Amino acid sequence: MEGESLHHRTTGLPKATTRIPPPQFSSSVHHLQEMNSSQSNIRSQFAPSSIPAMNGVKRGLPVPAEKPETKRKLLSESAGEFSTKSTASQPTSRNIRGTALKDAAKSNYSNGALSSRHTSNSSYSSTSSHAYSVGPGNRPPSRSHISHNRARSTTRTGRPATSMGTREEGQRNNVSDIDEKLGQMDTEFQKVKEFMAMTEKDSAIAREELEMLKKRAGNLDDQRTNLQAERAQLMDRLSDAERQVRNLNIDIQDQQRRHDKYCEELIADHARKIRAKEEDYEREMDKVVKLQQEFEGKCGVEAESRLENLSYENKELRSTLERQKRDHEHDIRMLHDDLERQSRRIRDMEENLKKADDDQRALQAQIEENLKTIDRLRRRAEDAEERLSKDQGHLGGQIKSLSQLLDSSSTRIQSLEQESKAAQSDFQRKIHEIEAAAQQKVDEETKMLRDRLIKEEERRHKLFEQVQELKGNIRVMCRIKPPADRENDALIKFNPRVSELDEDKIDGVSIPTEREDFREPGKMIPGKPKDFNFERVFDDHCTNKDVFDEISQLVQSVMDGKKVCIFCYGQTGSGKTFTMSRKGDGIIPRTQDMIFSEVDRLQALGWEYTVEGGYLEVYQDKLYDLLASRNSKPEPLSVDPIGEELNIKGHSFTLLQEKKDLDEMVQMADSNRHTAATAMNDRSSRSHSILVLKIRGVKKNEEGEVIKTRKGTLNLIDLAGSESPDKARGDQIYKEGVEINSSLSYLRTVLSNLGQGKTEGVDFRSYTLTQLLRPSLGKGCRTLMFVMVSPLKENENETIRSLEFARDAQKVKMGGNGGATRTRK
Ligand SMILES: Nc1ncnc2c1ncn2[C@@H]1O[C@H](COP(=O)(O)OP(=O)(O)OP(=O)(O)O)[C@@H](O)[C@H]1O
Repeated sequence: MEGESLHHRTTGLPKATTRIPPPQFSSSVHHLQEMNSSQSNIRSQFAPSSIPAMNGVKRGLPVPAEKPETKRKLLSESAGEFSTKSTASQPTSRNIRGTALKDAAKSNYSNGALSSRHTSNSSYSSTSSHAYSVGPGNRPPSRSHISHNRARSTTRTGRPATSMGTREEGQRNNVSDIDEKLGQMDTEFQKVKEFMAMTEKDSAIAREELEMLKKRAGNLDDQRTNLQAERAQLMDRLSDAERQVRNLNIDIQDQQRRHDKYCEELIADHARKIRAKEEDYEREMDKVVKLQQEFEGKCGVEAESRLENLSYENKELRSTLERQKRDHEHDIRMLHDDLERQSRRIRDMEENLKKADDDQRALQAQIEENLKTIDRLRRRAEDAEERLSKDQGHLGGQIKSLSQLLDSSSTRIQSLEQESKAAQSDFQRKIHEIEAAAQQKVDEETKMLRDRLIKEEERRHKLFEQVQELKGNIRVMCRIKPPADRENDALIKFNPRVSELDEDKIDGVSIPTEREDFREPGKMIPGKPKDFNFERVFDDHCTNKDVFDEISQLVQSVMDGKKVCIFCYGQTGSGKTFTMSRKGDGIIPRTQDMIFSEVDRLQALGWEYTVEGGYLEVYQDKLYDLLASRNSKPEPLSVDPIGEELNIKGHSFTLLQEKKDLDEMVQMADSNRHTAATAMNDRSSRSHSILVLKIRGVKKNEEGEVIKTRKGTLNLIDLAGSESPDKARGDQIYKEGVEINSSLSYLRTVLSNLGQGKTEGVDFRSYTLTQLLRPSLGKGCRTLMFVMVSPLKENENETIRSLEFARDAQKVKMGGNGGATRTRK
């Protein structure tokens, strides 16, 4: 069951289980079931069992107007795109949130519409009491009060068994049924609250997702703007490059034209010059031919001289011509050089042109590349734009669906809140009604139980009185101290006798004796064993708890207004203090616990108790207050010899409001006693210590008038060691021993007189101890004497003396009011 509820918590869904509401709360439970059924429907829209596994965020988004198959396809496609984009930038948490959203959305999809949430009949009993809101703090105080009383009553021990227990049990069962139902309602309301918290969480996730998608849309917008800016930059660069190419082409063409023109001009000039030279040469040659012809015509000296002249001229002309030819060749060479230079320049220019062509081609290629890039970028931009618009479409769709989902979630939350509020107030009302009814019932039952309890208490009181009277007013029990060394100590043979009434208990011992055989003096033969029968004998295996269990009824009777004395009598070291005062364990500490828990228990039955206490010591027949300061020498006190109550002149009892006060009082007395013991050589063994508790109970009616009172007194007395005075131990100790013995022997006389029914005329005044105990030893008072004995053979005489003392004290008159006398042997 624990595991199941855990599972529900992790999936955010209640698991339907069946629970049958208890009949007396059928109307409220029916209401719970109605509400839980509707909640169950709401939750079933989110049921993971109806959601196929999905990977992307978008897959889960509802597409309202399309068929499921188409929707699923579109969603899965878009989920693919979106998840590719989103996985890089979105962390895993987005997917987690997306899944929650997806689940929610898918749940919507699988259920059709939100309006269908009230149509499911799925059982919802496991959460059928979600709306209960009353916590433990709102429980009616009387229930805890009652349970407190019950708890307290169970701690009591040894009370007589009655038929009341069975009927009380039935009533308790009813009360606990109501408690259980209220508890169930609490649990169920807690579950409704959990469910609401879960729905709010879902809606918060949806809102978060919406925010994220909006952010994503903003990012895509930014990306688009960046791409557009990049594209514009690239277009600018492209047009710059085109412009440069155009200018470069124009430059190249200009240069080409200029170069061609220059070459043409150079060649034409050169040709013109060559033609002019050739014409000059032809003209000179014509002159030579004419002169040759003239010479040949004239043929004389003159002709010869003329010829010589002409030869000379001809030489001159030749050398001129040669020179001219050289010049001309030089010019031609120069022209050639020039031509070469020009050719080189042209080549350079051609190279430049080629380079420019290459550059142009590279530029062209770059332009083409750029164009391609631009194209690509354009396409990318277009793609991005397209995607963006698609995304915008999707996002729009998503945002729309999310908004719708958010709206519907908000509406649902609102309606759930309203429903919850209504249910809560309804449940509050119902719980108030149930509480009021339960309270009334509890009150009635409490009153009835209380009345019955009071009657039972009175019956118990009477029966208890009868039992106590049957047991006798002076009761004696014996306790045998365990030996310190069981193996090696020489021990008294006690020969225990098992009680006829209870086989687990011992109520007598038989100590074997020896006597001298009168026929053969000096020879010891078995004598008549000394038999001692008491109400109970605690052997050396018994504990302080066993002791208190046996006597707790006497403490109880103090609460009933009885006067009770419990003595511990015995020789020094026999275990009186161990039995009476051992810390946390002895009769005194256990009595403290019991009294204050009884005060609480009886308060529930209308009793108000006050407890007063005093701790006194009788040393050398003088009374001292053990609570008085030990800074100065304590002054002896004197007991008021008359009156039914114990009054000590100049001494007042301390009001003990709680157990702690009694603890402190006992501690203080112990410490003072210890101080005195150290100062006065173990005085504690030679003084009687008495814890007096005065317990007053008052019962009032509804008008506040006192209708009953109880006045009980409990004396818990640790008597001084009872051994015979021993002169060998010194005068002081001998004197103390005599004094102790006298007072104890007088106590025995008093007890013996009381035991014989002599309630009148018993003189208590002779000793302080009996004076002190007088108010608690009269008619109707109860006295219990513990006789503590040593198990050691060496103490046998003291042990037998103590047992004989106790046997004498035990001779009681039954009933204490003049009834039949019973003497125990
Ligand atoms: N039932 C017991 N079980 C174990 N030890 C015990 C028991 N009774 C007494 N003792 C031990 O014996 C010793 C003496 O006991 P205790 O002081 O009670 O004797 P007493 O009778 O009070 O002596 P006194 O008269 O000197 O006060 C203590 O050490 C105590 O612890």
